[in-house]
Amino acid sequence: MAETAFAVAPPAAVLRAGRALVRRHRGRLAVVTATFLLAAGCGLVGPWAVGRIVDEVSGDGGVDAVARYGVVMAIALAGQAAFSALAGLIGMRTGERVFADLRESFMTAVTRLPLGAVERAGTGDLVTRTTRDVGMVSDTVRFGLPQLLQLVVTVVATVVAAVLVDARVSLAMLVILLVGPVVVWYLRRSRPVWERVGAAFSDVGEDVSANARSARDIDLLGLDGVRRDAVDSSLRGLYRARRHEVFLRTVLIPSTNLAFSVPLVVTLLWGGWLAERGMATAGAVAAVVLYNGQLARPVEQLIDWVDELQQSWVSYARILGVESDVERGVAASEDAASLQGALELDRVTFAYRPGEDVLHGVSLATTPGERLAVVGPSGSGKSTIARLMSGIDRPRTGAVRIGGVDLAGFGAQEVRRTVCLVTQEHHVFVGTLAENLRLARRGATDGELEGALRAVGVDWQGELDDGLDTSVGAGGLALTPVQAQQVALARVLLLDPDILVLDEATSMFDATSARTSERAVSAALAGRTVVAIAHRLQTAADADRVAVVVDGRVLELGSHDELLDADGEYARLWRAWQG
Ligand SMILES: Nc1ncnc2c1ncn2[C@@H]1O[C@H](COP(=O)(O)OP(=O)(O)OP(=O)(O)O)[C@@H](O)[C@H]1O
Repeated sequence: MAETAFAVAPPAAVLRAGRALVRRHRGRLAVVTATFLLAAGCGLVGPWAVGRIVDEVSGDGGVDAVARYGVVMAIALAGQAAFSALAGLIGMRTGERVFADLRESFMTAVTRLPLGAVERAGTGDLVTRTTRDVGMVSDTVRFGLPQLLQLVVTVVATVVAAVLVDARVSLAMLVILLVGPVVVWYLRRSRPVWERVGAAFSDVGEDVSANARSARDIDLLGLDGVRRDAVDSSLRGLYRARRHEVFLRTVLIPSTNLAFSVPLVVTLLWGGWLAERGMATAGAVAAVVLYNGQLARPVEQLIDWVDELQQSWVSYARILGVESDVERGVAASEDAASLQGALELDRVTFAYRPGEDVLHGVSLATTPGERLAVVGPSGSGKSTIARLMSGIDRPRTGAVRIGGVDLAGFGAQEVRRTVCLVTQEHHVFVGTLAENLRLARRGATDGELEGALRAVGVDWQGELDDGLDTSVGAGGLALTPVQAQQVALARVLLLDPDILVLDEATSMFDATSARTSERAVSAALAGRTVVAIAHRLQTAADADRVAVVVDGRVLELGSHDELLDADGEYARLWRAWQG
């Protein structure tokens, strides 16, 4: 499993979350349990009545006892059917509610995940957790929870009924406990195996999604063999984990099967021995034997569900692990409203890999409303600075502040309300052009949408058949990369953030339209701070100040003219650019 995969919550955290979930729904769970109890109670009348019939018939009771107890049994059976159906219904509804609660908090967490964490863990891991793990927990909560309640209630009530009929005969039922060590043996070993299975599924998911993402490169570079080997290798990992799982089950299943037939035989022998010595009636033995028979199916199902619970436990731990990544990102969230003012990097260091700093004590402060350009050679750390400024990554040491407040105390969501990062990667969502734009401002009028498009230089909108209502994205009109970048920029104008960080946001534009668009965006965001990672030095010339970054350090800082006068790195870059 990748070192950077999402966390898996420790057992104590899973227990805590599970207990909180049960506490939140305790009222409903109590009603379900009570209804199952009534159903189980009705189900216990049958063996008791058979026992009574045996005793009455073998004693001096008449045959009319059969009819009397027959009626009692019929009423009890009808009661059992009615209560079971009712309990099943309430149980399913409760399961759905518990699952909805769980899914909601998970989906909230997923949308709040720090982007850096998603990038490091890979989308495959996240997709596996969102689909397979959520599905696993869903089945357990929706179907397993009501059934588990029913089974536990049935088993307990059956044992109690048998003991009430004849405690001595019921002693033979203790033989079923022989299955205990096998179940404990299984449970001890199966959780790590389920964890391995979950991680192996994530690895397969990651490899498959990487192949889908990079299909073009794989094809162009003829890497299909290498990538197939990678998928084969992760599938082999999954196969090994599942083989281990199958081995554990081959021990558990025959042992549990044996454990159900043995107590039945032992009860018969033990009960017969007691009856022969007048220490139990034949009716009591018959009732306890029948209770024993009734116990086999629920106990078997219970063991099945315990196994399922084990798998769900692991899946739940993986789901909670994603939530803990969000909590780690958010730390102690402060009031986001206080995020206003100058953006400042203070002696910031950052490493993508431990021990390999790519920023070495960068200090850089903007003033509100300033346009700051960051220039430098490829790989010098400009994009990394943009990611730190927008709170995607956190500095290793040093601080990123807005208006003097450290961003470390805020989640990505809060930071996003103040700082917006636009890169060269844009996504066009399936929907209309208007819907794509309204993602940024829900209530924007058509006039505002058109204004934003005009400001970023869109002149193609009039050619669309349905104007703003034209369907774009997969299955609709395919926007060119330039058009997609323009839509992304228009979205930013509608978002109207206090601080805008542009990292190659106009990389697809030609030099003239890039300059026009950047100026239009700056004009539209007058009074806002704009930090532009500039690959075209023309952008730098238009900025209020320019920071020159080389090898992860700010080498020069000043206005375009000042830096040209200083005749340093910037002047050299500028001359090269002009040339
Ligand atoms: N995800 C990553 N994992 C590991 N190293 C990275 C990652 N992203 C960037 N780096 C490294 O960090 C250093 C700074 O990269 P960065 O992308 O910030 O530079 P840049 O100045 O924006 O480059 P460019 O102009 O080519 O976009 C480079 O050495 C790069 O190889």
